[in-house]
Amino acid sequence: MTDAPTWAAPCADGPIDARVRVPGSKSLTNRWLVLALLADGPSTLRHPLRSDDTLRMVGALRALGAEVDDQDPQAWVVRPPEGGPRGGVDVDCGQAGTVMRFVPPVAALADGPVRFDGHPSARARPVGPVLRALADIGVAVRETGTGTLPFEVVGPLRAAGGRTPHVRIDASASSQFVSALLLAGAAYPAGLRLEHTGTALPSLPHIEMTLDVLAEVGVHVDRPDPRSWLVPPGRVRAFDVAVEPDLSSAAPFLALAAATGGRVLVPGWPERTTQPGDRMREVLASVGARTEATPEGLLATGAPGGRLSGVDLDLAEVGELTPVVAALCALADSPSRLRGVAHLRGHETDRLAALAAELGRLGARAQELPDGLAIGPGDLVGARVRTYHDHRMVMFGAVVGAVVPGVVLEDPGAAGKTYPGFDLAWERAVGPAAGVGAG
Ligand SMILES: O=C(O)C1=C[C@@H](OP(=O)(O)O)[C@@H](O)[C@H](O)C1
Ligand SMILES: C=C(OP(=O)(O)O)C(=O)O
Repeated sequence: MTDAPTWAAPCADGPIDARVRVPGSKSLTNRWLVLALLADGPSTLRHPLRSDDTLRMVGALRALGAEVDDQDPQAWVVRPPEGGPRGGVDVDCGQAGTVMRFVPPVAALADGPVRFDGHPSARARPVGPVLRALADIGVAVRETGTGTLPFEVVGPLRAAGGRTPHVRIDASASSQFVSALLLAGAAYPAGLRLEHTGTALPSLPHIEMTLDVLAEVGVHVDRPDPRSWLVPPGRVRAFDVAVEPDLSSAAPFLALAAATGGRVLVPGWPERTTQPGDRMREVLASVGARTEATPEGLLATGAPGGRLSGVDLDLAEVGELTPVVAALCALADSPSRLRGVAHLRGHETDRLAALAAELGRLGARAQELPDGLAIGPGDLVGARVRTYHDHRMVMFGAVVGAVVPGVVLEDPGAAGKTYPGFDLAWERAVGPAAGVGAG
């Protein structure tokens, strides 16, 4: 138990009928910010996400010498540093995987050392393959831990006789290792060839997202073979883009429709997207709910009475949806198995252990598997749920609490990593809670 504030998650007294506009995508906002730092002129991000993760990225850009004007919440303007990124600075990654992985390859271009650290929980998250890749191309890396924060990247990277460096990494622990090196590759003197040598590569849509945003700024990545990417050296074009809503932040609201047999409309759902949250449409179909793309947005409709069936799903491509999907599994009337997500042990917390523990506390039958979770129906009871400083554990607890009376979440503010004010948005959708209190 902690003495952090708690939140009594509101319980729905019938089918929900809500319209919920969610904030911008974390993954897109932070990719665009990195590219804005490397771009050949000022860039504009419209409807960016303002959250802990994106403000950490803004902090990193400023430390490296960029000007970021974030006064207008609808349009941030980034002016890249003249003469390239600046060294001799510190970057606080907070808990953001995208900052601790995406910024070091950019820091390799700085004219001096860049020191990285972050939230104590972030010190357990793997970054080693990115650091070793930088070392392989001649950038000095000073590590205190073993492939984890804190560490120091000492640029600048020098051209190695015009040859394109070929780096081999095992990205089975995080797709972000690949995205990180691809995002910076075009700014390297001879580009970069990257090869994934490990077994499974998780979160493939997030790598597609990286290739997509790179193409939009004029960087076209080749695929010499299915395990490799070749980034040609070249300029990163300045841009003016609109950031899509965060579909993984929409996931708990869609789940709310399914769990209460109600309807939730999420406006602004993109027609085409690389965000893994779009796969919630398939997840909802598999538990017995429906979604429909309407001119106004995506409409999710639950089965009568909020009836949910158990599922057997491989979530390797959409790992960040696991906590919300696990909540639906706990509410289902038959057993479920979630597979392909061993790498969640290196997320904001060990999410498999956290979910198994909290599902158990709520009365579900939950068992941690080597690569996922087995979740069986149980007599669910209200309980005080720990959230482990993990935004998606708050979303998990909120979904269960919408159906099971008496769920109280520790530290609802943890949602601010990607969704500041999540608890208030949830209360508006579900109904008033008993309030946020202490203890
Ligand atoms: O590139 C990105 O923006 C992300 C990639 C994924 O990371 P992993 O591949 O480490 O799961 C995802 O889970 C994370 O929330 C965001
Ligand atoms: C794993 C996540 O975040 P990060 O970008 O910090 O890896 C997540 O948002 O679920």
